[in-house]
Amino acid sequence: MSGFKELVLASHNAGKLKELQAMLGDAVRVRSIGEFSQVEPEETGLSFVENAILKARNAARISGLPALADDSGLAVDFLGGAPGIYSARYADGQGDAANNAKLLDALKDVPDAQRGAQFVCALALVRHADDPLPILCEGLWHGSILHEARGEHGFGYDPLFWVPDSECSSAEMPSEQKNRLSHRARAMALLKQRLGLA
Ligand SMILES: O=P(O)(O)OP(=O)(O)OP(=O)(O)OC[C@H]1O[C@@H](n2cnc3c(O)ncnc32)[C@H](O)[C@@H]1O
Ligand SMILES: [Mg+2]
Repeated sequence: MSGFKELVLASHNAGKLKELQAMLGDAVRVRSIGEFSQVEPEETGLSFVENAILKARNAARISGLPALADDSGLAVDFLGGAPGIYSARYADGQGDAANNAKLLDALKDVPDAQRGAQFVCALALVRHADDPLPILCEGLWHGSILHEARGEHGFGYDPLFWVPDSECSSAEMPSEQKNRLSHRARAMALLKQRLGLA
């Protein structure tokens, strides 16, 4: 990426890492935060952007490299935007399957017209741990929540996320398609533009 020979990706989520790496391509040599630490920082922010900055600073501090972090989640209209920034912790840290089961239960009797939702992604890039001007880009992906899981690709809430334009769930898409359309893809496209790579 322009000006960066090497970059650390500040995520401990294997699904995210795979997508971010595919989107970055050969633009920059990418290292994973797992090479430096297994300890995940506490996500104390009240917004996606705050948490992305916090994770990027932490990774830059630990690695001594420029760092790119992704804070993302699912905002469900009927639930007033929940689970939102708490998406990973929705079922108290019991993982993706428990998160999905809890979401289906919360929307049990909710009709299709009220099942709108969006995936949200905030990317933060810091040049060093104390960077006073992080580069921030966001992306949204609109869809709705299915009544049962569909598809095996992706991760997290993908099996429950219906993409109307594609007429399939985001877990039914091949990764190349998700990586063109998703909230993360949109945020990454903005980041590349911002860095003069698009
Ligand atoms: O913080 P890091 O280490 O990056 O990993 P994480 O999994 O904890 O990531 P977040 O804190 O940003 O929480 C994101 C949550 O939203 C879900 N999520 C985000 N993007 C998604 C996507 O593209 N498909 C499905 N679920 C997604 C994901 O499964 C998590 O539960
Ligand atoms: Mg997290």
